[in-house]
Amino acid sequence: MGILRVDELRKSYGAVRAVDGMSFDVERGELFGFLGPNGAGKTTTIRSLTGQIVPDGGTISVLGTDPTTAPLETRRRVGILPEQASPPSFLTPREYLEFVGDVRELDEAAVTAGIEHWAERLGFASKLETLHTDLSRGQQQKVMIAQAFIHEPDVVLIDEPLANLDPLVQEQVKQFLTAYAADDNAIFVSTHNIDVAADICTRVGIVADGRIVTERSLVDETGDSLLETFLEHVDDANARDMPALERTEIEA
Ligand SMILES: Nc1ncnc2c1ncn2[C@@H]1O[C@H](COP(=O)(O)OP(=O)(O)OP(=O)(O)O)[C@@H](O)[C@H]1O
Repeated sequence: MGILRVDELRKSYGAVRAVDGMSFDVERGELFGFLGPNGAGKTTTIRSLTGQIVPDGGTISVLGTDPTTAPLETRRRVGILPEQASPPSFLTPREYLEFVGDVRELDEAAVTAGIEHWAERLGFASKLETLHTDLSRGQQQKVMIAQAFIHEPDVVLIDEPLANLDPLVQEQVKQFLTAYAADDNAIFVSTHNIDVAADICTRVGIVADGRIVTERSLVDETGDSLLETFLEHVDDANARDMPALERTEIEA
């Protein structure tokens, strides 16, 4: 059984059916790509998974918790990296990550060790005492990645993981996400960029009109890439005008 399970999820805003019969499962070890064009219902689904909005129908299970009825329990268990989120401008990375540790009720010594570990691993150790307002957008994004992982969650939900990162850092983050998922965890990545999904995901679900219209594994049983087959499938879907997915590399 999946550690992330969504069944027949529905959510409307007035007459707009943002999510309309969304169903999928994610297992341990998977880096699942939630791939779809603007307005397909990705953010609404992530917000439902994290208990930020209450769906109109369907069921969700995140590590056995129900974010609809017990959102605090779900948020305690998962890591969340929202799109376009920035750390507070008036704090340093160390102060902010200590604050996150407090909110998550982590052991103080573990937080101190965790800050050093993640800053080293993501390459912002020399900036730990610098106010966020004086960090580049990419450096701030690394701090946001660290806050999502600092409690070593079994599941991490990420909206557009590589936005604002330069190509070198994108490469480091891709390798890090791949290794983290492979270590018996699961990562759920929402993106509208095929190249990002194709690069890092083990499986993708293509979202259109509020539901998954097709699902593809990107590696076969022997671990070999099925990327070419997938891209042919996407080109074919685009040719049939569903759904229009972006094929450009995102800007550094
Ligand atoms: N708070 C809201 N009020 C009204 N309509 C909304 C609201 N949030 C989303 N919608 C609508 O619901 C649909 C799905 O939006 P959603 O943000 O979930 O899509 P998305 O796949 O995340 O898009 P993007 O890639 O652009 O972020 C869209 O038509 C959007 O306009």
